[in-house]
Amino acid sequence: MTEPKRALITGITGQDGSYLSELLLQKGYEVHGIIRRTSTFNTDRIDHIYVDPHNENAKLFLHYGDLTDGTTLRRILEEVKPVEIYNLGAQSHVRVSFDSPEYTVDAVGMGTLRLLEAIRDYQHRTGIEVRFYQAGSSEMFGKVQEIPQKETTPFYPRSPYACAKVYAHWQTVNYRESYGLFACNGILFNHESPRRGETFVTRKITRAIARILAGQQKKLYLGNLDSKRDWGYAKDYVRAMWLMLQQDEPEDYVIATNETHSIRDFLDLAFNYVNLDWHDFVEFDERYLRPAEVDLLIGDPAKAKQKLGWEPSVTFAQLVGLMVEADLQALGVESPSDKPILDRAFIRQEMGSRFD
Ligand SMILES: C[C@H]1O[C@H](OP(=O)(O)OP(=O)(O)OC[C@H]2O[C@@H](n3cnc4c(=O)[nH]c(N)nc43)[C@H](O)[C@@H]2O)[C@@H](O)[C@@H](O)C1=O
Repeated sequence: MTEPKRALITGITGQDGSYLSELLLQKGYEVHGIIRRTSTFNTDRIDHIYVDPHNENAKLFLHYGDLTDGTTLRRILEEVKPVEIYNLGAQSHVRVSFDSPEYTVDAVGMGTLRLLEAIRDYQHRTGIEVRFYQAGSSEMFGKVQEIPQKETTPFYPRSPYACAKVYAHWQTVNYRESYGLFACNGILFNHESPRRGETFVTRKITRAIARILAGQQKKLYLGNLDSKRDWGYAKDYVRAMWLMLQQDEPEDYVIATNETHSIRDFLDLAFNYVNLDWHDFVEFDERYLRPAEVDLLIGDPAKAKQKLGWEPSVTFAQLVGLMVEADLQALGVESPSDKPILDRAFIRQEMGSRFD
């Protein structure tokens, strides 16, 4: 029997890490993830796929480490001997990056460099070819230079997070060009799901709707409602990450839906889905404003479509419906929705995977 391929994921406990782990396990990989030690459990997104490592069927293994700790990264590489590495770990909240810029840049920018350096030495010493995926972000485009944004659009980052992602992007390109590393940058536009962190705007809205209907919340405080984002479904996006590492040549790709919507559009659709009017609940709070905003993001995924055969499978309306339904179900609230616009069969199918 041939050995399974081994993949290593930083950020495995996050939204994307959990979906990517599921995908790789389905494909027969042995999956290793780096987790940070915290005082409370932080593995709820992967608990359903975790099997005790003493069990001979275990295929998912977790290792304590941190992108700010280069020694441990090296040690984990030696131990795991992965052939694919997905760097998804980050302090990924843009607003928070203004409050904690040094930490954000250390984890996102220097963290990527530490990992690349560890890979370079590991590959040189062992002769094992490693394929590296770097989680780039549409935030790197920042202030609008071109619409829609594509691989060749110049970056104009507008936050400490985005500056660090630009640094990590170019380091990844440099390791590809300097050392021949098989390294790809995925420039992913916003991607959401029921597993999205509760403080990102989409999940904040859908969670608030469920709490309002459950009688646990009266108001929803938000910042700028005018910015526009190209929102896709996270499960589609992790498929693109994997595809990038299966190509003959390492390249960079924009992953997006090529549709953009404002926060107001999201509010309209989400509240309307449960027959509520968001104007009755939403209040402004300046604490959610950013010192510099990214006004408009819309990505052109033509290259990914052509070279990877990748396309998004989920519409904006389906995504909103799925997220509202999942939050309602988490609180045990019966869905009041009667909206034919949303594909109920799709929602049922997706909720079965984790939200049964
Ligand atoms: C691709 C990219 O995607 C994400 O970054 P983001 O676009 O900043 O995501 P978000 O959901 O925090 O904000 C979206 C928009 O919504 C506005 N907004 C209004 N009111 C609130 C509010 O109350 N909270 C939040 N969070 N945003 C608000 C906010 O000002 C912004 O214009 C991360 O995954 C990042 O890691 C990443 O790489």
